[in-house]
Amino acid sequence: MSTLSEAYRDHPLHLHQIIPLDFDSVRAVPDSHVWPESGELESNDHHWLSIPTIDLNDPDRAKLIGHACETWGVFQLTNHNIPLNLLNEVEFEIKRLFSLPARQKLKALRSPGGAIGYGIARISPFFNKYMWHEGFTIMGSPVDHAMQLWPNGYQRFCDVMEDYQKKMEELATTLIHLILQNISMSEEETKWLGSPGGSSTALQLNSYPNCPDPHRAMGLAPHTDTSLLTILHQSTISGLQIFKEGFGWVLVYPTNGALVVNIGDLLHILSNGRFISVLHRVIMKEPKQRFSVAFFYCPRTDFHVFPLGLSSGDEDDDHGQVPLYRSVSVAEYVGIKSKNLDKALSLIRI
Ligand SMILES: O=C(O)CCC(=O)C(=O)O
Ligand SMILES: [Fe+2]
Repeated sequence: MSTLSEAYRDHPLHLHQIIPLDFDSVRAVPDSHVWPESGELESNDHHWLSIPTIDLNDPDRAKLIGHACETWGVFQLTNHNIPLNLLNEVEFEIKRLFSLPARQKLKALRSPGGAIGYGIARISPFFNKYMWHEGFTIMGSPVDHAMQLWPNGYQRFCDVMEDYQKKMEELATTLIHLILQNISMSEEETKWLGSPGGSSTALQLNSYPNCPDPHRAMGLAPHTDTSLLTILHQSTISGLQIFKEGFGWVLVYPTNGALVVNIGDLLHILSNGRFISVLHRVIMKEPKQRFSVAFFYCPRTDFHVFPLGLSSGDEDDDHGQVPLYRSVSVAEYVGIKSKNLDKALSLIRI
């Protein structure tokens, strides 16, 4: 079976598309990182709107989640059973990683054809300005890179990240089952779910360093995630915004202990466009370093994604009876997205 890592290998980058700025050494935002339109970033923020919050213990959770996926493409999740001390440990390890000196972090630099390790956001080549961001991508055990970073102190980092990925995968499987209850499907169509080796996942650690001029910088440019769904833990510093059709950018307020769940392109395809693959970005809102950790959950890379639960009959409910997207393997879609970013969905539209 090919892996997500291999799916990225066909799209090598140049070093200037991988090495982040040494943020500690700059006193002003360099021209390469000034976003012309970012003066307006704050003003179109709808403070009175907020995304739904769903309690995983709510007896109506499947319906509530389905509705949130249809109307927002994102929600905050409480009572998710991820221990608070694990979230705190993850945050501690992220801080330990990103506070290393720049030359040390470069020892874990992502390779030009690789997917894992330290570097700038993968979406960077699509924008003519750089982002105020550095990231570290993990798929499975991060031990090889962690040994480069801390020759004598890598074990704790590895244990915490592996434990977190395991718990995230369980939670993601639970959520997908609940979400798919909203689409009528045959057993055959869902049997891949939760089966051993049935998924490919990645953990993305994000750091948005303290910025000398936050209003002129962009944390992470607007994008949708490729995943089926993404589970995000954000620190107490705000900055994440989602785009709500008809309103504009809406801030996702950090809520203590809650996780942010957002739909990605693959679930948008599976649901025949019913669930929103939500456009989101990170702005530099507070004069403090912000951290987040995103867990991306996808089916295995040779799995073919196509609209599910379409009935061939002539029922009254005509929602999505006609497939809007062609079948595409996860590996192929990762490739299309790597080359086309926001045009990727339209390229597989029938
Ligand atoms: O930092 C955040 O809040 C969002 C991160 C994100 O969108 C991503 O890693 O894809
Ligand atoms: Fe994202």
